[in-house]
Amino acid sequence: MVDRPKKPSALPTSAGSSMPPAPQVDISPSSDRVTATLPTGESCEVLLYGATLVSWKSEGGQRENLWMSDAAKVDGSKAVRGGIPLVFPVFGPPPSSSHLPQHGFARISRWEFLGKSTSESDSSVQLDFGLMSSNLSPEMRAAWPCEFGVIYSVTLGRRSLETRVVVRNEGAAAWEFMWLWHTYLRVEDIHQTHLTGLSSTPYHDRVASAHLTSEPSPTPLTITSETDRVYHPPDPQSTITVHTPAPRYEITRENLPDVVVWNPWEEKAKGMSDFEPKDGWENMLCVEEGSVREGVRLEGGEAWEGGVTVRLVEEG
Ligand SMILES: O=P(O)(O)OC[C@H]1O[C@@H](O)[C@H](O)[C@@H](O)[C@@H]1O
Repeated sequence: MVDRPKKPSALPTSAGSSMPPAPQVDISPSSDRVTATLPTGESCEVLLYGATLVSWKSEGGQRENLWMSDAAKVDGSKAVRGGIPLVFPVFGPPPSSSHLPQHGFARISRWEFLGKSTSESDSSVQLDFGLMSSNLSPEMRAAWPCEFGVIYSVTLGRRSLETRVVVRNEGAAAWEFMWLWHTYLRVEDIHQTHLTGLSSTPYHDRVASAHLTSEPSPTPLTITSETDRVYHPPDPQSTITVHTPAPRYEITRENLPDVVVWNPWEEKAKGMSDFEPKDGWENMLCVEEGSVREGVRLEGGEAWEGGVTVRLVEEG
């Protein structure tokens, strides 16, 4: 098993009156999800199925920041349509010789909850999840017979959600993988939403042709039709800002060279059985951070780490 990036510390007790109230972490009675709530009301909820973040609430729990389809399957029968599914070890359709499903198996496998840790300095709470080769179904194991361990950490702050991943090759033979956070952001109105941080960046337009590299987008980038693009910003640390129009999400990346921007628009949403309401495309935008244009190669014993932080900033 891979080492956890941060070991859990004991949660502070409420015995001492000078102690600040501690974040609360609950496992649902059916053990299918973990919920973390800060004393100020902000919360996040992670399904063990896919380690899928299905809710992230800010503003004392008043504002939901992730879009979730009303018809999303959360019982493990299908990848969740909404929230933050995890894409690993392939992005999109796998090579024709492979039996892996679209976007890989991470989002359709049951992960283990490894524990929680808290920070008194900024009253955040971290949840850790793990997926290993031995957790896979026999079909997925046969489709990808590589020895691996993945640790996924979700840290909830007052106005931020930080997610990190460590992928380790636990075997002797080298293999390649892709990774992506398939983040469905909730936006007030797609027609008033724009992005900055991706202009001057050529992209692969997956609607027009998987192989076409288009001209850089104008500034700011608006979404006016079906959009499915893989951007490769020259600065892998650059901040992407999504103006919804209010609030705005500031997205910072670590070690993640690619950004996918996806909105199915009207016609495609109609054709997706798990996409409800049918006009929900007007209230969502997927801004997906990862490493998907080329596989990351890991020799036996090597590890790779990446991270995304989304911060909420009020416009004004
Ligand atoms: O329907 P899925 O498998 O969840 O994929 C949704 C979309 O995911 C995006 O990441 C891809 O770029 C799109 O091509 C794809 O349509």
